[in-house]
Amino acid sequence: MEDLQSGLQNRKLSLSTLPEKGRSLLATRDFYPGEVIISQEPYVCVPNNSSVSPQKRCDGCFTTINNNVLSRCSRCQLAFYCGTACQRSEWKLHRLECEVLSSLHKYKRKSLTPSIRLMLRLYLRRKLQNDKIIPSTAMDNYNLVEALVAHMSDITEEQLVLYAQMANLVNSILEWPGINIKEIAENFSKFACNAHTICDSELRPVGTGLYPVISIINHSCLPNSVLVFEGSSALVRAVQHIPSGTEVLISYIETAESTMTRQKALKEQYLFTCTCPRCSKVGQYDDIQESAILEGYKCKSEKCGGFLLRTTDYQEAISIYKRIEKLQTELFHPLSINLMHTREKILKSLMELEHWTEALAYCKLTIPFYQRVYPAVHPLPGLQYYTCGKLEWYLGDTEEAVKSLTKAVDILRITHGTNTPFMKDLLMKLEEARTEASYKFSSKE
Ligand SMILES: C[S@@+](CC[C@H](N)C(=O)[O-])C[C@H]1O[C@@H](n2cnc3c(N)ncnc32)[C@H](O)[C@@H]1O
Repeated sequence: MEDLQSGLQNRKLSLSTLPEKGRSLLATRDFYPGEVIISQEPYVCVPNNSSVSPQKRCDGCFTTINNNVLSRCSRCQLAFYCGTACQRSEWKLHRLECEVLSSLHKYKRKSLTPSIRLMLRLYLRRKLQNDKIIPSTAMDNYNLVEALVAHMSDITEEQLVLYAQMANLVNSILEWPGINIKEIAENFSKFACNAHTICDSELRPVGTGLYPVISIINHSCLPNSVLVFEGSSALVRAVQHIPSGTEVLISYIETAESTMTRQKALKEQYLFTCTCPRCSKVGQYDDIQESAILEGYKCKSEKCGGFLLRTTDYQEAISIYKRIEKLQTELFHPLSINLMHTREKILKSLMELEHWTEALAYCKLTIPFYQRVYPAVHPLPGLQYYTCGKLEWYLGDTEEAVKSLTKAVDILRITHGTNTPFMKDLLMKLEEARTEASYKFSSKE
C-alpha cells in the first residue's frame, strides 16, 4: 500500500507539520481559482435522518426524493435508498450494520442519532478493511483516522462525560468482546474537530462525514480554498491563486462574523486560537470598528433579555421579524450582521409563502452586505445572486435575471466547478434566460 505522502505527491501536495498548527497540507505546484486541489470519498458518512425527520435521505447519495420513492431496508427499517445503484454501493457496510441494528431493542433504536450511527459505521468499516472485504489504500485506511487530532487533554469534563456515555452506548450496541471504550470516546472527540457537515450545492446540510485526508487541512478566516460536496464526495477547490509551497487553507466556520465571534467558535469546537491575518488584527481600531458595525448597538444598555420566535407560522414570523427589522434599522449600522440575519429570515419566510415580488426585494437588500463581508469568490454571494436571478426571471424581468445569473455563474463555476449537475442546470438556465431576453429585445424592436 503506497503511503499517504506518496499518495499526496501524485496530487502535487505534501504533508508537513507546523509547530503552531500540527499537520498541514502544502501545495507543491501552483493551483488556480476553480481547480480541484483534492477530492475524497468519506471514510464513513451518514445522512441527517432521524426517527422524527419527515423527509428521509438516501444513505448512498443523500438525495431526498419523495419518501414514497425511497426504498427502506426491510430488515432494519433504518436505511433508505433511492435505487439499486446506491443500495449496491452501500451493501458491504450496510450488511454488517443491518445485523447490528435489526436486533436492537426499541428504546436503543431511539438513541441512534446520526453521530452514534457514524461511530458504529467507523468500527464496522475498520472491520471490513481488516478482514480485507473492502480494500485499503493510501487515502482510505483506518491509520488515517488514528492520526486525527482528538484534543483529549483540552476538552471540558462535561464533554468527556458525554463522550464516555456515548461510547458506552456504542459498546452496548456492538457487543464486541475486547472493544476499547476509551478509544471510542476519543473517536467522538475526533469527530467533533474533524468530521464535516455534508451540504448540498445550495449549502443546506444533508449529513455528516469523516474525510481523514481532507481533515489535514487547517483553518483560516481568509481561506485560499473552499470545501464543497457532490453527493457524499468532498472536494477542495482553490478560490485564489495558491503558489507552490503555500499551505492549503479552508474555513471551518462562518467567516462573516466578527473576529471575537469567530475566535470563540474556533476555540469552543476546534480548541485553538486562530492567528490568521484577519484574527491578528483583533483589538486594533479597524477590527473594533468592524465588530461594532457587525454586532454593535447604538444603545449601550445590557438589559435586553433576548427573545424567541415561532418559525412555523411564516406570516406571523414575517410580521414579527419586520418589527425587529424596523427596530434594528434604527439601532444598527445598515450593514450590521444582525440586520442581515433578520432580512434573511424574512426572505426565507417570504419564499415559503411564495410572495415572490417581496422576496426579490429582500434578496436584493442582502446583496450589498454579502458583497462587503465575503471575498469576491465565495459560495454564499454566488447562491444569493442565483436566488435573485431565479426570482427576477420568474417575475418576468429577464434582462435583470441574465445579469444576476451571470454573476452567480462567475462565482459558482469557481467554487462548485462546471461539471456538476447543479452547475449544468444553472448554465442551462442562464442560456435559456439569455435566449428569452434577446427574443424580448428583438420583438420590442
Ligand atoms: C481538522 S484538524 C486539522 C489538521 C490538524 N492540524 C492535524 O494535525 O491533524 C483541526 C485541528 O487542527 C488545528 N488547527 C487547524 N487550523 C488551525 C490554525 N489556523 N491554527 C492553529 N491550529 C489549527 C487545531 O488543533 C484543530 O482542532
